[in-house]
Amino acid sequence: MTALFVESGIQPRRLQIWKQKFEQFGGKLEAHRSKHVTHLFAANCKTLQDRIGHASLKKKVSLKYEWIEDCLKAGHILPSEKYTLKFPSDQDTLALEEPSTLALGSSTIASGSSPLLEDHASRDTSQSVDDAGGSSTKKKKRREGMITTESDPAEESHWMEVIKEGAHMGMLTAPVYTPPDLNTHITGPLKEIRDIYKEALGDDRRYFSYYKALSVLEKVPFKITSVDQIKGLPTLGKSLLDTIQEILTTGKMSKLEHLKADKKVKVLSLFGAVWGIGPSTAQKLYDKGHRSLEDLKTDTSLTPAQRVGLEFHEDIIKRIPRHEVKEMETIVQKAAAELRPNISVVCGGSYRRGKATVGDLDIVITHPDGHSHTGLMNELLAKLKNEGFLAEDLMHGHQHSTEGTDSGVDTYFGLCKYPGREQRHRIDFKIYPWEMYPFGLLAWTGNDVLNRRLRIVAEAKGYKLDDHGLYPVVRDEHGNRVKSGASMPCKSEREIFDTLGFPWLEPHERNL
Ligand SMILES: Nc1ccn([C@H]2C[C@H](O)[C@@H](COP(=O)(O)OP(=O)(O)OP(=O)(O)O)O2)c(=O)n1
Ligand SMILES: [Mn+2]
Repeated sequence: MTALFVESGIQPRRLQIWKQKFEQFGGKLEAHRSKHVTHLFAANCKTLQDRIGHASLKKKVSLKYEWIEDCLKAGHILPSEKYTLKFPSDQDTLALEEPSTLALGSSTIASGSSPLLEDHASRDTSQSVDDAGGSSTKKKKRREGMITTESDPAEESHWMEVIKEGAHMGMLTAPVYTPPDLNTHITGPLKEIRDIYKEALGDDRRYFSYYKALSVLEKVPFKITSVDQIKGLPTLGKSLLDTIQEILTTGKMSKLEHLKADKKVKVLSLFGAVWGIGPSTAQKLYDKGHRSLEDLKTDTSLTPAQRVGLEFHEDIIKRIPRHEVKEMETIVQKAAAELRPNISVVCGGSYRRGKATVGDLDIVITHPDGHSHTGLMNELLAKLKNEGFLAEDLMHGHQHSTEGTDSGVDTYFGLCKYPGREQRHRIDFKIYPWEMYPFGLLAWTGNDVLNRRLRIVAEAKGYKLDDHGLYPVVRDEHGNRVKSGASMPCKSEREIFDTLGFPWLEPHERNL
């Protein structure tokens, strides 16, 4: 997107922020009208028309600044139709007078335009201020009712280019375009089949091809009604386009229907959903003749953790309301603080991202003094078991010790109980040394899509990112990328984003 910002009627400081964010997000700014400019931003129709002239507006997309503001709030790029500035020739004259709600009072505007773009003298400042004063909700309502949300072919092809580019660049222009999924009629069945290949059948090749196709399809910003609209997009091969054609014409996906009707697939999906049972174990159990979860309970080959996963399967697949998670976080915080004053205990995962219900508790722990975290795990587990909060163990170990040495990160997976209830919930503890903590917190807050995107960005910049750190990478004698030396020192999540040159996202903006 190459944009020209019409500055009249906008507070300079605000404008400065939008400009900065716009460029950070991969947009280009032009100071003057030119053929490169694809988008115009303005407070309202009047300021836009005064600055640009009606004739030059034709081929450009004209948007209200609110679009930028709302994108920043949402944490990703939103469809822009709702923010289009329309002119009397496009619709009735009523809308012309409607000012942007972002236009500000006269005192702030008097300070003039940005020093960076001196050409943009605000000669119509007073006019737009008057407009702002006359804002009317009624008008706004009527206006919104008139805006068409139908997709326009030019807009479609524009976004095709954007999506192609994003895929081509390994999505470096993050955050990429992620509008609400308008194509659930297509992505729904594709997700189902993707999950069957992953969890039940363990077919990584097929899983991955659906996974990649979905990441593209979810970004298509218009409702797909014909495969012609999406031909040529990356990762969509012939057979996938045929499948989409079938969904569009019949409303069904026969391949999925067959898989779902297949008794064996049903059983494998059922087994694969149990904690600790992956596709290969599911297959083994099936081959032994097991067909139900009841059957599995009699099997002596299950590990103790799988047995626990099975016993409490119904409990742990239930989602947990946010307020209960908060209370349970407090229980852990109190226990940990009694063992180590000043300890930091944070519930990460979907809870930290602000979700109303969460699948499990992902507790991330550290101590700011740099050493008091050591030896804490066993003491904390004992205390919480004693209090009746922790119930069963699933796994305890130094899971992330990749170099064969003790990395200093201690991990525990288990089940816990909300006070006064027998129902079990999944809980994880990860205790990090202070210097690794920002990386651990970032990784366990997620979501997984963001983690993947950050890793891709890190890779492109010659690093390897994981929950331990951000490591410079070199090639070994076989040409493999290996970590070299110490992690880049980052004292906060924000410093990690900065080091990667990735626009900062608050936790609630990380639901990508
Ligand atoms: N394959 C995975 C699994 C997890 N994670 C990271 C991102 C997740 O957000 C975080 C926690 O994992 P969860 O499976 O607990 O996922 P969420 O907490 O996001 O969701 P839920 O509400 O289902 O627990 O760990 C990841 O990057 N890749
Ligand atoms: Mn979680």
